[in-house]
Amino acid sequence: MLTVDNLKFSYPKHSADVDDKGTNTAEMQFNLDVQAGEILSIIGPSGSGKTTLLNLIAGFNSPSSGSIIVDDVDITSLKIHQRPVTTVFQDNNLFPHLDVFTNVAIGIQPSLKLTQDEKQHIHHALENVGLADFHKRRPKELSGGQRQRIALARALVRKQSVLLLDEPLAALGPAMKDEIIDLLKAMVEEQNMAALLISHQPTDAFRASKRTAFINQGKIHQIGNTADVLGDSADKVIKQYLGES
Ligand SMILES: Nc1ncnc2c1ncn2[C@@H]1O[C@H](COP(=O)(O)OP(=O)(O)OP(=O)(O)O)[C@@H](O)[C@H]1O
Repeated sequence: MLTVDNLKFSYPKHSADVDDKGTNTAEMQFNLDVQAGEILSIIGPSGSGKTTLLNLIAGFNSPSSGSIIVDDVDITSLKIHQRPVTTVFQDNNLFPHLDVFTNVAIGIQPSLKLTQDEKQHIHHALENVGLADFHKRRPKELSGGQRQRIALARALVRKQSVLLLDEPLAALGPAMKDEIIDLLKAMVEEQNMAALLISHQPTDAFRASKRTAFINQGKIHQIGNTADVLGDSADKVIKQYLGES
């Protein structure tokens, strides 16, 4: 389970946004929790702080105060590589010169000196994402959806408690998206991970998540049942984002 408790992040304002009082820093503040086995969707306008939230959890950004707790352990001051966290990005970050098997292997053993168990584990992960027969291919010989599935396999073998997904669906068509979301849900449940999924499409949140957090201007504007947050009863701010006001 992941708990983000009163996590604050200060950053320099753009010069155009500096107010009359001359305040030149802005602050974000986040509170949320994600259960093991749950995907919490993160939705919100461009620049609202979605990626910053993920960067704070992964350790790419440092908070000014607050804490990040994973499975009862405070990880707030741990280094990036010490955190029980895996991140999957939109552009999947596969190495173009390495085959699929090696791209996944790097997730568990960057030196690539693999034990027999680890090799089996990688084959199992490739089976799980339906790409067992593709292990010798290079990323350029795969479709966008297949590449994204390889990135998920690499995340899967790392067996970390927290999975951060920064718009991994953005480049996929509707059918492929649904397929990847269903795969993600199965993975997250099987491995009991706490996952955060950034998306710009409310339909993705409805398919992926029982709960959704709407972020606005560096704060959690609303968190709750996806249908309550993004459905007919959504408030004015969210409706405006959804283009319905
Ligand atoms: N380290 C930093 N230094 C300065 N400004 C930062 C830093 N990190 C984030 N910001 C600012 O925080 C704001 C939110 O950025 P962020 O990337 O989190 O938005 P987002 O909601 O993910 O947007 P998008 O949907 O466009 O990806 C932006 O104004 C950005 O410039």
